[in-house]
Amino acid sequence: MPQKTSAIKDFVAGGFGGSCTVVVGQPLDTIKVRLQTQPLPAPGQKPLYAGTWDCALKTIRNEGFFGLYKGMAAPLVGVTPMFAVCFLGFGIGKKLQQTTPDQQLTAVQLFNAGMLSGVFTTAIMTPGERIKCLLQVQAASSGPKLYKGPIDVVKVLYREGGIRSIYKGTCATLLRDVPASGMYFMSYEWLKRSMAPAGKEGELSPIRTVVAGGIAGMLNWLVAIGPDVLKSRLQTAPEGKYPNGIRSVFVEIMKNEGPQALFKGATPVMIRAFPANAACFLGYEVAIKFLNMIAPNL
Ligand SMILES: CC(=O)O[C@H](CC(=O)[O-])C[N+](C)(C)C
Repeated sequence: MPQKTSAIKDFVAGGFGGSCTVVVGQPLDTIKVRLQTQPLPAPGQKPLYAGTWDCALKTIRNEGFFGLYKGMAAPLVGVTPMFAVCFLGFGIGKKLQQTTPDQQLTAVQLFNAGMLSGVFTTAIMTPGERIKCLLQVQAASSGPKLYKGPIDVVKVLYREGGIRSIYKGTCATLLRDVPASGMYFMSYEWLKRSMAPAGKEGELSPIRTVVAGGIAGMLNWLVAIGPDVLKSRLQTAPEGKYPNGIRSVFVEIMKNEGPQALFKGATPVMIRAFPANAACFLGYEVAIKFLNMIAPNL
């Protein structure tokens, strides 16, 4: 029988799953943002990074292994509550569509619940991504350092453009995360269900969780990668560069680089997606099991 969900448990376990995601996925996230935002080379010049491997090697050579963990404080502080809200939103989305607490939802209903979770997370995701991307890009540039750390980014952005500047990229984040979250939760639940032997759907299986979580993470990014490139460019651009937001970014990319640029960073994204999201769902399921054990009636 499916486990009855509780908003508090979803929130706490989701937060724990989120911190597992950051620890496992941060190095490849740094490489992704650096590849997506590296300056276009002058004619006849080589790009700063030839690809994923080259970017990893150059980062480790110039900044040490922990260069790959640059900007991790912001995601840890931001991603943990973001995933807490994400799993809470998914739980609420499921409850809104259930007529009885243990009713099994269809794939479309799971997709809808996932999309609701994407709307919930945008309030935390947008500033978190803005801070993270600015720090990741600054660490890669040889120019003057504008920000000392995440708090300083918030102070500088607030001084220059108020809350509006901190929330730059909200539409791009919604465009990325609403459909991607639908895909994420629908595929996870569906895969977990279809891999479970009959009658054992509610049992925790680390292998099934890792496989379903990893594949769900990759499917999430298959939907999210294009809007993610637009979002990273917009959030790291100087003020006023894109007067019409993501529409201006899109037009510029099509004109100068072509549609293939919308897949920039896809290799590190996909390499990261499996382990990071396997860790997330495993962390979530273990935490839920633990919470059910210590507080069965919560
Ligand atoms: C963009 C993002 O954070 O995607 C999450 C998966 C990941 O790889 O971090 C999924 N979700 C948007 C549902 C939080």
